[in-house]
Amino acid sequence: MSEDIELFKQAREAASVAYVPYSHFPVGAALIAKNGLVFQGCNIENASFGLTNCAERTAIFKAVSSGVSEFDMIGIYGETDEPISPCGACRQVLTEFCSDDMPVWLFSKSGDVKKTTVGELLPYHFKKIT
Ligand SMILES: O=c1ccn([C@H]2C[C@H](O)[C@@H](CO)O2)c(=O)[nH]1
Ligand SMILES: [Zn+2]
Repeated sequence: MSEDIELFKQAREAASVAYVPYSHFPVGAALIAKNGLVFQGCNIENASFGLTNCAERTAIFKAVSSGVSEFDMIGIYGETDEPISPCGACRQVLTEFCSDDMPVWLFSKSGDVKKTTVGELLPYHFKKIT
């Protein structure tokens, strides 16, 4: 099976446990670590809407809090007609842990694919102060 089909399935599976009583818009992310582990994330909403955590950040935070912070790629699935596109907050969080050339695969519900990179999604981004 090609890598993007496997990634699509893992991201779609992640969306199946999304907690979305307010938007009814499930999103899933599958983050592939350099060590081969897969971290799946879903969006988790809250009655106080601004506290919602997107699928992408859930996946990253699961990985980092498991001691894994080096990644090869991420796939993001949304129940959309066009491939989903991550929000600004998630783009900034991705730049913290992923190289600018890391592939980001965006999937629609029918499996349409767009392949981009972390750097393309957020050019000239804020970097850690050194
Ligand atoms: O890339 C995205 C875009 C949106 N959402 C979530 C946030 C909220 O729960 C719902 C509607 O915005 O989708 C994500 O998880 N990832
Ligand atoms: Zn987001």
